[in-house]
Amino acid sequence: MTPIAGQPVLTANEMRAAEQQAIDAGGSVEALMERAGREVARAVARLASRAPVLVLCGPGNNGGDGYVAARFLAGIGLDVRVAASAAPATAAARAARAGWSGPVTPVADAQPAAILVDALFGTGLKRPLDPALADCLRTLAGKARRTIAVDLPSGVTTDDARTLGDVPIFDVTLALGAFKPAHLLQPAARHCGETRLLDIGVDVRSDLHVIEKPSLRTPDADSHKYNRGMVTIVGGAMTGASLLAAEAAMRAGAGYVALLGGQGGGPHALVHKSFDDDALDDDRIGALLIGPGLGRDDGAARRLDRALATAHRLVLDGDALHLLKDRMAVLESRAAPVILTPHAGEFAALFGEGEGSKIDRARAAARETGAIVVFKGADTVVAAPDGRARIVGDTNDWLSTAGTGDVLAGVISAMLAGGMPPFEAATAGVWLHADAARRLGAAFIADDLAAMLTESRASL
Ligand SMILES: NC(=O)C1=CN([C@@H]2O[C@H](COP(=O)(O)OP(=O)(O)OC[C@H]3O[C@@H](n4cnc5c(N)ncnc54)[C@H](OP(=O)(O)O)[C@@H]3O)[C@@H](O)[C@H]2O)[C@@H](O)CC1
Ligand SMILES: Nc1ncnc2c1ncn2[C@@H]1O[C@H](COP(=O)(O)OP(=O)(O)O)[C@@H](O)[C@H]1O
Ligand SMILES: [K+]
Repeated sequence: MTPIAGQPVLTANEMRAAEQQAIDAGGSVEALMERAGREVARAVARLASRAPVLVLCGPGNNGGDGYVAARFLAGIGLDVRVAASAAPATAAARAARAGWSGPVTPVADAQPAAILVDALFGTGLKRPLDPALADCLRTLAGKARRTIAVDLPSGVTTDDARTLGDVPIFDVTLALGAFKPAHLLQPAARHCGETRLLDIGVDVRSDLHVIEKPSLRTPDADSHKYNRGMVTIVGGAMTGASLLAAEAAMRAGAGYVALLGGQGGGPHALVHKSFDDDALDDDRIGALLIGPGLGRDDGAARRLDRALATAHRLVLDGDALHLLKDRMAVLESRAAPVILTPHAGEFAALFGEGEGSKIDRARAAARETGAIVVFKGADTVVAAPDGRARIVGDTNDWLSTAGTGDVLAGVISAMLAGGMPPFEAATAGVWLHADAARRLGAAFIADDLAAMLTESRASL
C-alpha cells in the first residue's frame, strides 16, 4: 500500500490535466480506465474475501471504472452484480459497459450484497445526487458488510471537500492516481474511511502535498545551546499555556528556552526572565513566540506591539492572533519571517470566511500577509505566500483538547529557532505534533503531548 506521507494532492482539474498528458503521450482514456478498473478490482478482491459484490455504476468515467472492475472480479470467480443509475454517457464508459457481459439492473432494483462498491460519481460530481438515488445508496451501504468508494464517495465535492446531502461513511476509498483534497479535508475526508492510493500510471505533480516526515539535524560536536536554537516566549495572563509551549519547544529540540514575564513554574531547564527590552534585544533569539496564554488586555497588546517591533522571526498564536486584527499592516513591513497558527475561529476573525476550500483560504491568507499560515484543525493546512501548501496526513482526533495548540506553537518555534526556513519549520512542527499524538493513542492531555515530543524528536 502506498504510504500517504509526502504524496501530491491534485484538484479535479489538475487530475484531468495529468490524465490528458498521459493520453497525449500515447495513452487513451480507455487504457487508463482499464488500468484503473483492474487496480480497483484487485483492491476490492482483497477486501471482499470472496464475499458477493454489488457494483453501482454512474453515467461517467467513474461508472466506467466500475464496469471494468466488475469484469475483472467476475473473471477471478467472484459473485458480482452490477446496477446502474443511468446509461453510460462517455465513449469510454460505453466501451466499459459493453465489456461487462452480465446483467445490469437499475440501482432502485438492486439487492444488497456483503460488499458494496460505489462507482456512481467521482471527480465529475456537479450537484447533489437525486434524492431517490441517494436513498438507495444509503440503504445498500447500510446493508453491506464493507463499503468501498471508487475514487471518491459519491456525494462529496473533490476540491472543497463538502458533502452534498447525506453521504454514507465508507470503510475504504480507493483514490485513483492521486489524492484529491476531499480525501484529506473535512468534512469529506471522514466519509472516505481509510483512503488507499491506486497507481494508474499517470504522472502527477502538485505544489500541494501531504506532510511527510521531516529530516532534522542531530546535534553534533559543534552544537551548543544557542546554535541548537533559542526560543523566547512572551508570557501573559495564563501561565499554563506558555509553559506548555515552552516544554514543547524544549522537547522538540530547542537548545535554550526562555519565558518572559511569566509566573514561574515549568521544567527546571526553562529560563524565567522579566519582560523588558533587554530580554528582547538579544540577537541570539532564533524565534520569538507570542500568544499562548497572553491575554487580550492593554498589557497584552503592549507586549505584542513590542514583539512585532523586533527584528526576530515570529510565531503568533492564540491571543496574539486576536490582537493582530487591528495590526495587520505591521506584517507587511516586517523583514523577518512570521508564522501564524490560527484555528478555524481565529482564522475567520482575521481573514473572514473567504472563498473555496480550506487550502484556498490558507493560501489566500498567506499571500495577503506574506506570512506562513498554519490553518489548524483535524485537517491542518500549512500555506506559504508563494502558493506552496501542505496538509497533515495521519492525525489523531484526540488532539481536540485544550492546550494542544500551545504545544504546536512551541514545536514550530523550536523548528524555526533551529534554523529551518519558516515553511519547512511549520510543516515539520505539524508532523512532530501529529506524530506525538499518534504515539499517545487516546485520552491524553496536552501535558502528555508535550512530554511525548521527546520520543517523536528522537525518532528523526
Ligand atoms: N479522465 C480519465 O482519463 C480517467 C478518469 N477516471 C475516472 O473518471 C472519474 C471522472 O469521470 P467523469 O469526469 O466522467 O465524472 P464522473 O464522476 O463519472 O461523473 C460525471 C457524470 O455524472 C453526471 N453527474 C454529475 N453529477 C451528477 C448528479 N448529481 N446526478 C446525476 N448525474 C450527475 C455528469 O453528467 P451531467 O452533469 O453532464 O449531467 C456526468 O455524466 C474519476 O473520478 C475516475 O473515477 C479513471 O477511469 C481514469 C481515467
Ligand atoms: N479532531 C482533531 N483531529 C486532529 N487534530 C485536531 C483535532 N482538533 C484539533 N486538533 C489539533 O489540536 C490543536 C488544537 O489547537 P487550538 O485549537 O489552538 O487549541 P488550544 O488553544 O486549546 O491549544 C491544533 O493543532 C489542531 O490542529
Ligand atoms: K464513487
